[in-house]
Amino acid sequence: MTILDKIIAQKKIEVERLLASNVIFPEREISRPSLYKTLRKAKKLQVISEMKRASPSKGLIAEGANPVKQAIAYYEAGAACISVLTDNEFFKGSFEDLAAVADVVPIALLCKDFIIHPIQIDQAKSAGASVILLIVAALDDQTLGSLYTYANELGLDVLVEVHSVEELQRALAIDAKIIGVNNRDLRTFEVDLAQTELIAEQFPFDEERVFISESGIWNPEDAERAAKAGASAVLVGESLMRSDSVKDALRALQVEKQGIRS
Ligand SMILES: O=C(O)c1ccccc1NCC(=O)[C@H](O)[C@H](O)COP(=O)(O)O
Repeated sequence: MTILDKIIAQKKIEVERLLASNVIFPEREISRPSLYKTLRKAKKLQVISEMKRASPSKGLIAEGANPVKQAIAYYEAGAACISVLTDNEFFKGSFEDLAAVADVVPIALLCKDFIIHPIQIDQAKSAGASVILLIVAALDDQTLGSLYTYANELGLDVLVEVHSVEELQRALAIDAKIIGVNNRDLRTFEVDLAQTELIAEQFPFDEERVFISESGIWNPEDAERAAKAGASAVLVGESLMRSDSVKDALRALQVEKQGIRS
């Protein structure tokens, strides 16, 4: 059983609990800039910065991190979006973290979780997210399509995550507008920025779609590499969580977009 299988098994239990609790998530008015529009119009590579206490591949990263302080530091440094890991079992995050961040920053806010059921989308929206993540590797085509449609109907942006060309084709089949390549193989934990370059070769850079590179971004050279491949943004967790100066580290990643793909 891979770690992704284990996480999905845990999510099924959480979904059952949520459904059984008959909870009705309160409506929360979202007035945040659209991540999609922000990325389309940006002249420089944008940073989606992540609140990440721990991970299956690295264990503890920043156990005592305060999500509010971290989010304010990201916002003040010019992040385009803040990603909050809400999974508790494997990442030591929570929906309380997401709601706390929602209360203090006005930019796009990504609920970073392993979504397999619409009730998790309701929960994400209720906690203040304006963007949700759908991981192609974790979903069959029908569920992927219906969750994507449901999130759009609620007015949420959707980051559709792929790790292979085959998964890219599945993301394009649902007409996903924001597609992220995770440089980390969620089954083996291997991280390789070449994955972004490989998938960029097959990516339809057009007026409609934005391309994001996720994971394993540590320095401006990595950011340059993502930008050269055509990325509009990088999603960065561990390196920013470990940084002594979030401001300097984040700003150094905001390199010029490059080439005909930008
Ligand atoms: O980070 C992990 O170990 C991990 C393991 C299994 C599933 C997902 C995992 N991470 C989620 C992410 O995609 C990253 O948190 C995100 O892209 C930031 O990555 P990084 O900058 O390398 O911390």
